[in-house]
Amino acid sequence: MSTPRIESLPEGLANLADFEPAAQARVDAQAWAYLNGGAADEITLRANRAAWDAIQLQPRVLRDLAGGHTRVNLLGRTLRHPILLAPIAYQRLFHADGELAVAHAAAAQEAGLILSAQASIDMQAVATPMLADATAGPLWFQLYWRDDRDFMRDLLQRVQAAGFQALVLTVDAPVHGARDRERRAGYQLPDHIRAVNLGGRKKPLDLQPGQSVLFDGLMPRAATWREIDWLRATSPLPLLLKGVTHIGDAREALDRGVTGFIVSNHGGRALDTLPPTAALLPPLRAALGPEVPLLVDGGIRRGTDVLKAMALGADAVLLGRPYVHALAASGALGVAHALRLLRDELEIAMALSGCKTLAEASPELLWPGSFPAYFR
Ligand SMILES: Cc1cc2nc3c(=O)[nH]c(=O)nc-3n(C[C@H](O)[C@H](O)[C@H](O)COP(=O)(O)O)c2cc1C
Ligand SMILES: O=C(O)C(=O)c1ccccc1
Repeated sequence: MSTPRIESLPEGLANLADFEPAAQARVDAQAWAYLNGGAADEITLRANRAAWDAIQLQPRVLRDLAGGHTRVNLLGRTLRHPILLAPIAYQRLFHADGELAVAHAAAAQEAGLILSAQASIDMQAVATPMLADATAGPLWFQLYWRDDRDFMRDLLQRVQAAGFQALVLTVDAPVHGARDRERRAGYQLPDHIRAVNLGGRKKPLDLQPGQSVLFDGLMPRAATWREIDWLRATSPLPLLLKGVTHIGDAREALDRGVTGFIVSNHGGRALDTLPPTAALLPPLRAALGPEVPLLVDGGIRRGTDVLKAMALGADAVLLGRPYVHALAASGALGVAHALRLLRDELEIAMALSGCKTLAEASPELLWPGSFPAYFR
C-alpha cells in the first residue's frame, strides 16, 4: 500500500464544512465522538471558532496587487503557503489509508505535515511522498514524552533517519482531558489500529493502595524542563513546543534552546475554559518579538481565518479536524481538495483586503471595533 486509492469526490463541496456530512456517513459514532469532541463543556472548542468569526476585516482598496502571493518563510525555508496539517492520532480510524493518504494530499497541495507520534501508519511510508516532492511543505514529527530515555533516543534517531525536519513536543496534554463525548459514546481504540511507530511496551503503573493514578502514576512520567534540555542535547533537529500559552513558559523555553511554538489549546481537547488561540497569539507575539517562529491552531476553517491569524502575528497555521473529515469523506483526493479550497479562499481574502503578501499582513487589516481589548 504505497499509493493511496483514488476515490471519487462527492458533488458540491464548496468549503471545508461541506465535508462533514459525507464524513459522518462513513465513520462510526464512537470514532466521530473522538474526532469532533472537545474537553468537558467544550467551551474552549467553541471559543476557538467564535474568536476567528468575531474578528472583522478592514480592507484596503485600489492597491496594486500584481505579483502578490501566499509564500511565507518558516525555519529557513520558503513555503508556497502557510498551511500545515496538525498532528492527529490514529487516522486509520477514518480511512483505510490513514496518514498515507494525507501525506500524498499534503505533498500535492504543497502543504506541511506534522505526523502524530500516535500515527497508525509507518513514519517512513508517510515521509516518502512528502520528501519525493520538491514543492511539498515541511515534514515534522510530533512527540509526547515517554519516560524511557533509551526508547526516546531510538525514536529520535528513527525520526531523523526518515527525513523529518523538526520535532514538535506537545506539552499541553500529559494526560487526556475530560472527554465527555468520548465517554458517552463509549469510544475505545479498536485492536487493529495501533501506534505503529511506538514499539516497546509502556511500563505498567505501579500504584500503592490510596495513590492517585494521575499524580502518582502518570504525572511522574511526564516531561518537565529537564526533558526539554535532554531533547535539545540529544537531537540536532529544531524543537517546537505545542501548547505553550504563558509568556513565562515561552521565555524559559527559548532560554533552553527551543526553536519556536505552536500556540494551541489542543483544539479545546485538553483543559477546558482556556482562551481561544486568536486571543493567546497577539500577546505572545508582542512579548517574543518578530523573529521567534509562532504557529497557531484551533478553529481555522476559512481562508479569512488564515489571513486573520497571519495579521495577528502567526508565521503559519495548522489545520486540524477538517482535513480528517475530508479524509473520511474521500481519502487522498478529499484532503487535497480541502487544501485547495482553503488555499483559494486565502488568495481571495488577500486580494479583496488589499494584502499583497502575508509578510505585510498586520493588525491594520483588522477592524479595531470588532474584537475585545485583549486582541490588541
Ligand atoms: C482526533 C484528534 C487527535 C489529535 N491527536 C493529537 C496528537 O496526537 N498530538 C497532538 O499534539 N495533537 C493532537 N490533536 C490536536 C491537534 O493537533 C490540533 O491542535 C487541533 O486539532 C487543532 O484544532 P482544530 O481541530 O480546531 O483545527 C488531535 C486532535 C484531534 C481532533
Ligand atoms: O486526542 C488527542 O487530542 C490526542 O492528542 C491523542 C494523543 C494520544 C493518543 C490519542 C489521541
